[in-house]
Order: sequence, then C-alpha cells, then structure tokens
Amino acid sequence: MSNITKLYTVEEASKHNTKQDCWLILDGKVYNVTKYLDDHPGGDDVLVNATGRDAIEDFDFVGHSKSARELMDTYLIGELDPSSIPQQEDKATTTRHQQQKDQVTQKSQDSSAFNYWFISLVILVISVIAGGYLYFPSKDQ
Ligand code: HEM
Repeated sequence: MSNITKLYTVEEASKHNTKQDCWLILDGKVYNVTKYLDDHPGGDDVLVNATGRDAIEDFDFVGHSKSARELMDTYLIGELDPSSIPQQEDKATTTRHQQQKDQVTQKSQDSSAFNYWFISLVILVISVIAGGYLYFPSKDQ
C-alpha cells in the first residue's frame, strides 16, 4: 500500500481528463490511471468520463470486485485537498432550505393570525345571539 503524502486540489486533479493523461478522484483519493486505461475491463471511455469529480458512486454502482479494489492502490498518487472542494452547492442548498423554512414560518404565522380573528368573530356572533335571547326573550315563555 502506498503512503499518501501528496495533496491535490480539485482543479489540479480535474486537468488530467484525457486518454493520454487520466486522473480519477475516488472517495477523496486521487488515482493516476493513465497506464491502466487499455487494461480496464470496463473500457477507457468510462474512466475518462469519470474525471473531474469524485466518481466513487459510479465505481461502487458497478460493484467492483475485491481484486479491483486492491488494484486501485497501484494507481494511488495522493489525496484531494478538502479545502479545494467547492462549497457553492452546499451554500445554495442551505439558502434554499432557509427560504423554505422562512416560508413555512410565514405561513404558520399567517394561519395563526387568521385563527385569532376567526375565533374572535365566532365569539362575537355567539355573544350577539345570546344577548338577543336575554334582552328579547321569546313571547312563549
Ligand atoms: C482505479 C480505478 C478502477 C479500477 C482499478 C477498476 C478496475 C476494474 C476491474 C478489475 C474490473 C473487472 C470487474 C471486477 O473485477 O470488478 C472493472 C470493471 C468495470 N469498471 Fe472499473 N475500475 C476502476 C474505476 C472505474 C470507474 C471510476 C468506473 C465508472 C465510472 C468503472 C467502471 C467499470 C465498468 C463499467 C466495468 C465493467 C463491469 C462489467 O462489465 O461487468 N471502473 N473495473
């Protein structure tokens, strides 16, 4: 097993995206698979298409064998620098979640205000009817 010492940015790792120079990012680790392209049983295109992003989900989806996982170590050249991983999507997601939360809070506040006025109106109507019976009792009694 190789020692992992070198850190690469996503940008640096993503530059190697051709059949002459192909690096993969798998679970935060960086692999130079250029020499393996011709031997990969799944073909070279699939590997070149998996560059520029962490392709561990694709790798796992294929259901690679134990020996395939052991083979990976041969091509390991380093790890991804975590600070280089773009956070934009997370920020956008957080903002979207906050907006959704705000909308729910706003709706619940609107509905509380409506309930307050509705209940007040019902009490008022009941009071008027009850008052009517008290001041104008039925002639039968
Ligand atoms: C260093 C990385 C990789 C190594 C060492 C590797 C190795 C292998 C090996 C040994 C096989 C034969 C089947 C097995 O033993 O599981 C295989 C098949 C395959 N691999 Fe990879 N692979 C790597 C990355 C990837 C990636 C990133 C993808 C997809 C995005 C991929 C897609 C496939 C496909 C589609 C097959 C064919 C499966 C089949 O026909 O049943 N591989 N790989």
